[in-house]
Amino acid sequence: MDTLSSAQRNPVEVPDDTVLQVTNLRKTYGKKQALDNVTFSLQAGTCFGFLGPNGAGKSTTMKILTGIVKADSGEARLFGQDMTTDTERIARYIGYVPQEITLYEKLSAYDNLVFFGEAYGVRGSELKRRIADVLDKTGLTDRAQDEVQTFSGGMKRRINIAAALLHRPKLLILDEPTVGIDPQSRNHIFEMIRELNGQGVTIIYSTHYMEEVEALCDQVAIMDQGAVKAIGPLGELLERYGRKAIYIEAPELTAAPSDPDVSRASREGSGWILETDRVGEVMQRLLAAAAERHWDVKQLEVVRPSLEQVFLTVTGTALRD
Ligand SMILES: Nc1ncnc2c1ncn2[C@@H]1O[C@H](COP(=O)(O)OP(=O)(O)OP(=O)(O)O)[C@@H](O)[C@H]1O
Repeated sequence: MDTLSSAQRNPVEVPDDTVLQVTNLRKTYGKKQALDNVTFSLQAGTCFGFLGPNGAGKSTTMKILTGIVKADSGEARLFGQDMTTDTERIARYIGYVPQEITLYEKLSAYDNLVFFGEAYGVRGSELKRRIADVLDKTGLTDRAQDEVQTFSGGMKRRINIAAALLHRPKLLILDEPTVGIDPQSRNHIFEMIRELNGQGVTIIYSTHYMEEVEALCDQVAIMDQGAVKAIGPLGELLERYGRKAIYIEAPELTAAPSDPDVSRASREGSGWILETDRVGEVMQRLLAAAAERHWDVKQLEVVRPSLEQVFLTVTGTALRD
């Protein structure tokens, strides 16, 4: 008779490739509504950018997902399991990197990793192998025996991320991991995230830096005042909410060139931004006009939609630090 392996006897229940389903999460602190019906779902292997200004509700959402904060109502399911009641069972699938550094300053980086690894039940030679692996990923192997209190903020952050990886989570949640760190650490963190995501780890990456979302994420949620204002693949959001426009600069253009398909013209630098849904046609007419009227065109280009404009469109305000 065939014997069943442990994995066959205790399969992880994965209904489809939905890793996380969050439905109608609400949370108030006193009179402050921190979350108002937050709903989203994540497919396996997504790198999900959680974008919003300070106070938008990103940390509260993440803390609910990790069981640190309890929602007033709503539901979160990881691999189909209720995250609010099965907290301990769920914990082994999640790696959480909070905004605050949670390391022992007087212990070495290595001993910190031993502590966190053992807390997740990893031990012995397996733990040693995994520590060597995460140290290599963070680029801090040669500092392993140094006390954490001698590290820069960026190095501490990298060790903090390493600590969240020792139990090999399937979902990694990072809460603003690059705030106030040096560019070298930021690059290391980006490389780590890309590598983990490439290995199939689903990532939730919270930030208020648009360019980080553009560089790392394939899915984006824009959060403001406790609500998800827009959500979807990055390209789709840019297409749907981003401004389509042409920039033209020529000394002869003291006023914006008129065109029936330009919905709005505005001065930018020494040129003009012409907003239009018909970029191709307007561009052709501008080229023809420039040739006919002998404009000395310094610059003529299509303006790429940016996440900044998407944010402005969906929230009505610019995203500031
Ligand atoms: N423990 C708490 N007690 C009272 N109010 C809180 C608490 N935690 C968060 N809030 C409030 O809830 C709202 C959402 O905060 P949250 O920290 O989730 O936002 P965030 O998007 O993560 O912002 P940040 O980038 O500053 O971390 C804010 O108005 C915040 O002041």
